[in-house]
Amino acid sequence: MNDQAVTESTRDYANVLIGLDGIGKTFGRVKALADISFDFRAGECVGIAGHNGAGKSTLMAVLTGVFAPEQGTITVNGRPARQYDPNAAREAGVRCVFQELSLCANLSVAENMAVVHPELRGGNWRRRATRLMREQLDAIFPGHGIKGHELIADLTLTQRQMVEIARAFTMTRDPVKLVILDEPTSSLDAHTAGQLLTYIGDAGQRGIATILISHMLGEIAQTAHRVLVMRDGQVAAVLPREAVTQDAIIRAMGQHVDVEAEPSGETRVARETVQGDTAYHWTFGKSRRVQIDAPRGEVIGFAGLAGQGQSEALLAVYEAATKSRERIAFVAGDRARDGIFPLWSIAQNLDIRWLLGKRDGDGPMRAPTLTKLIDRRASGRIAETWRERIGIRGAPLRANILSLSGGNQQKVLFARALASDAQLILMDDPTRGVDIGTKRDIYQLVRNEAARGRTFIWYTTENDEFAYCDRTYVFRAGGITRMLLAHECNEQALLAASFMEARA
Ligand SMILES: Nc1ncnc2c1ncn2[C@@H]1O[C@H](COP(=O)(O)OP(=O)(O)OP(=O)(O)O)[C@@H](O)[C@H]1O
Repeated sequence: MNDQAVTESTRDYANVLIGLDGIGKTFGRVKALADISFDFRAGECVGIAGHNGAGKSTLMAVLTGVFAPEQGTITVNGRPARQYDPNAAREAGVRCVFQELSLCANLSVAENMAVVHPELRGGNWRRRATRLMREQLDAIFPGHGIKGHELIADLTLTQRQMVEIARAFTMTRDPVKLVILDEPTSSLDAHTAGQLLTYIGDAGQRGIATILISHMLGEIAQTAHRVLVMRDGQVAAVLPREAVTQDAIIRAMGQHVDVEAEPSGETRVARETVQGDTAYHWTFGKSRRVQIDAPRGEVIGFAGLAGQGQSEALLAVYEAATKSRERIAFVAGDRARDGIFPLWSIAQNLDIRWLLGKRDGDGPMRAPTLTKLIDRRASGRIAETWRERIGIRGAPLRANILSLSGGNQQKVLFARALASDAQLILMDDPTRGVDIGTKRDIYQLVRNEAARGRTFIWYTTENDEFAYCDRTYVFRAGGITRMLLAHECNEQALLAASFMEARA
């Protein structure tokens, strides 16, 4: 299909809330956006897809008035905006759920509501804020389990994502006309993500437009009325509803991914029993309910609905393995809080493990000395090798880590673990925000490294990823309901085990 023809045929100026015409934005020498024209219409869900660094978040920062574009015009309800800043965006009814969540960790859920909704002042504001938040959470995520007085810092990443989404949709005196959702399901399990997608449809019926940015292309194909595909800061295609398939999106993104190329568990030899000295065994939790066997050289999945004890189990494995002096690396799930060093460069973020000193073969860790704290040349070589290998793009290695797009930051964390000498690698949703092409490369890397004897423990909220695991433990309420071997691990079995009672 001719992409340009698709773009023209779908141009319709009725009900246009926000119009973009020829928008351009640069960061130094990086052209983040070039000549972007697009109309966002009332009640419509627009999916936005594109490789990591394609310019999606930058475009959203323009729509929310955070970045002023250097070229182009923005129209609101058909009229060119003279000064389109965050206030103008708020008055136009634009709300945003950011990829790096924007909640204040040291405030409660209700207090975070009051921060963005100025009318929540005066007597009883706390009670009103709590009520509004709970009503909105009930509407989007029935059974969410959030009370409203909790500190954000005490919530799981999934719960924080739910609060941020509910806050953006909450009706106050400020209008809600266009809600931008930047990777809103990256920490939600399939069940909770489904609740959100249903709600997006309902909101559309009430005239609320949404923008769904996601690397989970199935979600976009299922939900969006039109899909804007971006490539290198430009519009690569605008696909109307009838042309939206995962394949069409991937083709427009310019990525070469065989969507059917998922491995079949049946091709791997399933090992029912685990041999003593070749395996890790861990037992922990209340009444020692969590028992995990991880043969060396295997990829072990942690599955189940989000927040059922998987992250806690990863931490317990980390503690146990550290005590027994295993060489271990951890890819943190909450990138902004636990993963990156925001004041450091990309290279420093990647080679931080060198600060811990190096091992001689299997011997003890050599303590770093003041004079030889870091072997700069060697660490530079490693950073360069991994930048190439995993495709970290967008800025030179010496640039600050925050100048990378979210997905590229995630690749740095992954490279940090793989570049280390760790034999046991724990991963808390490591492909959050990573584009589909890079994901496939990462899956291949994990399988290759496992074949070389490394063991991976992999918690993910994406059920597709268990196809790459040798055995998968399904969690429910802090315990394990089932262990599925590769050939038994399919969507149906995962779903059934996710809702089973955990073994006492
Ligand atoms: N604050 C910044 N300083 C310098 N460069 C930046 C900054 N923010 C973004 N960029 C660059 O602009 C380009 C577009 O980044 P953007 O975050 O918009 O991509 P994205 O499509 O949202 O990617 P992802 O899918 O990884 O989130 C990238 O090359 C990125 O490195």
